[in-house]
Amino acid sequence: MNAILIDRPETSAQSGRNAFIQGRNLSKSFGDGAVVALEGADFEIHEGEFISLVGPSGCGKSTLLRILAGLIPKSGGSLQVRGEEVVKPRTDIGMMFQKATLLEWRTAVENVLLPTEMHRKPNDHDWQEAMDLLGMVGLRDFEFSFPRQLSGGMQQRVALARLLHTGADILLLDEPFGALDEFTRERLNVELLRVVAEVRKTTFFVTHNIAEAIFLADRVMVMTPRPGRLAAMIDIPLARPRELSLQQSPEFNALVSQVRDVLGGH
Ligand SMILES: Nc1ncnc2c1ncn2[C@@H]1O[C@H](COP(=O)(O)OP(=O)(O)OP(=O)(O)O)[C@@H](O)[C@H]1O
Repeated sequence: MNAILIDRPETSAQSGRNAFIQGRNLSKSFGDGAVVALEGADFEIHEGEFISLVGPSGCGKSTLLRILAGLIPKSGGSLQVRGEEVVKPRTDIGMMFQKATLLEWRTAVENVLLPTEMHRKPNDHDWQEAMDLLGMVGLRDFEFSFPRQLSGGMQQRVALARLLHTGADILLLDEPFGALDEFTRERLNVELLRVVAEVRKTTFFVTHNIAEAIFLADRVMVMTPRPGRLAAMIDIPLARPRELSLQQSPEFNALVSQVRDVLGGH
């Protein structure tokens, strides 16, 4: 097995690339230490990487994302983005959840423009960009539809366009397609690959689905059951662009076994 054990994390010096996001002995507990959600996490993420995060329910995946987003404080260790400790929400980090949380009374494009409107009145350029982003996520001709006129998958596409419109270049996706049926989910994964290749953002993608994790990622971060520790960082050396048929290949199945072995070993 060629998983890199996190006990001996790869360093920037070894990889020859600067760490864009770096966790060192990162931990989080809730309720005065009664629940240890994350323990001793060491990792380095490079700019533009797509990282999938897998692990059993309750192992601390969302907790890690919420610390990274600056939504909750860590309990110990260090977490740096671009060399700065994360202590509050950053404008270069955006998050997307299982529910699209669109405003029902606003059209798709008006929902995409919402983050801009928090700061200022959107101008023609903002409108054009929002329209273009909806086109990019496959919603051309639905720009003026209301959420109730869109399927669950289409609503998540709007949420993705809204996230991209914020200009954040670190995307935290917490099971974004988890509530959708398998067919829609597979299609959206292919679309996500295409969009991410186009916008080249650093992405964290939380999922319970091992095949999905591998299909999308440059590396898969595998977490152990509570208290969540990072068990392995597995390289996914599959060429891009990737098609769904890749999932039938022996090399893909070997990677699935590799992730399963790590998960099963804890
Ligand atoms: N605000 C909180 N207060 C107390 N405990 C919490 C809080 N948030 C999370 N936890 C606990 O921390 C642990 C990790 O939770 P987290 O939501 O990060 O797991 P997860 O891996 O994302 O789970 P799932 O896959 O089910 O979404 C769990 O035991 C959870 O109960």
